[in-house]
Amino acid sequence: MNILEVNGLSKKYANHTALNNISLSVPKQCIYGLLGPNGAGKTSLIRSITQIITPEEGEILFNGQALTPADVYKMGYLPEERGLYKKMGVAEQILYFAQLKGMSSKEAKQKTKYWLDRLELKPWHAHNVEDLSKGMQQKVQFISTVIHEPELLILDEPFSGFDPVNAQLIRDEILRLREDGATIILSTHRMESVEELCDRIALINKSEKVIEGTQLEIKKAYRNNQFDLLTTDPVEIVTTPHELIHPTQQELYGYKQTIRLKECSPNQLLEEVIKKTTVLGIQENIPSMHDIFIEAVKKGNVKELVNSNQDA
Ligand SMILES: Nc1ncnc2c1ncn2[C@@H]1O[C@H](COP(=O)(O)OP(=O)(O)OP(=O)(O)O)[C@@H](O)[C@H]1O
Repeated sequence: MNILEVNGLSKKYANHTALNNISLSVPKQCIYGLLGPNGAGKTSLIRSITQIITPEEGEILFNGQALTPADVYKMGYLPEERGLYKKMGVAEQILYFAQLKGMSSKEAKQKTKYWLDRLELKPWHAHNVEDLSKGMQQKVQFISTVIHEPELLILDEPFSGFDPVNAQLIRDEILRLREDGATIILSTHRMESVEELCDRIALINKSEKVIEGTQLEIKKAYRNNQFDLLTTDPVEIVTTPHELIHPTQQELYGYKQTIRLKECSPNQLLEEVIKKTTVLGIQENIPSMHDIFIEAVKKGNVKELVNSNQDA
């Protein structure tokens, strides 16, 4: 079941097309990575989903029904440009946002207490937001986004401003929120977070969706037959058709070279190499999401994905 379906969405600002016929489906309880270079249209898409802007064309379905204003209460949006009232107290501010999202005063107070404790902000509850460090302010904003237990969370660069320890804390909270049933749309330029967290990914480039799939589907499509070969002695590959990507380098335990095999299997490579030396290891170099992003966006190399259910 998809919590969100976007069909043929288009949005223009004056003469600029920010979204061009975008369609995507976000399954319930997944972490869905929304990626794209600056200016690709991600924020415009998020603002359409959260009904801040109205697209000219297309439809958005939430839990299978056309989006209504009331659905905003079931969403939590952490915008990239944070918006806290600096002169307001920490707890007071969280309570305010919670009640704005429809929580009763009693429930909002309980949850505020719970979250302040959970994110180690309890000693700061009576302080004004302006007294807090940037990271602590980010935590307040995060709590304000999740306090009403939204079905759909949209987090734009949720790790920005956090030190590694607090980034880990937020990462764990995101995973826990998914465990508890929430669906998360995560927009970030941090590819390591994408690799670590996202079940599905959509890549938007120049206002269009260019790739959508699971990490496995995307990585399978971008596999390029590259292997690291580790041997006890330097070895020149002669008969196996290949391209040398990184020439032989001495490593701690042997000699490593990176090659791309041309229309042959690693077995063929091994047959040649074991006649010459001892193989210590061979490992496929699966492209990282960072590499795939660069390949698709900079080089325009967009590959057809194969659904992993059909090709396990
Ligand atoms: N209110 C607006 N008026 C005019 N143009 C706009 C407006 N909002 C966005 N745009 C333009 O639409 C395009 C898409 O912008 P958008 O903010 O959706 O991109 P983005 O993918 O979120 O980028 P970033 O990663 O930099 O946040 C950009 O070229 C931007 O300049």
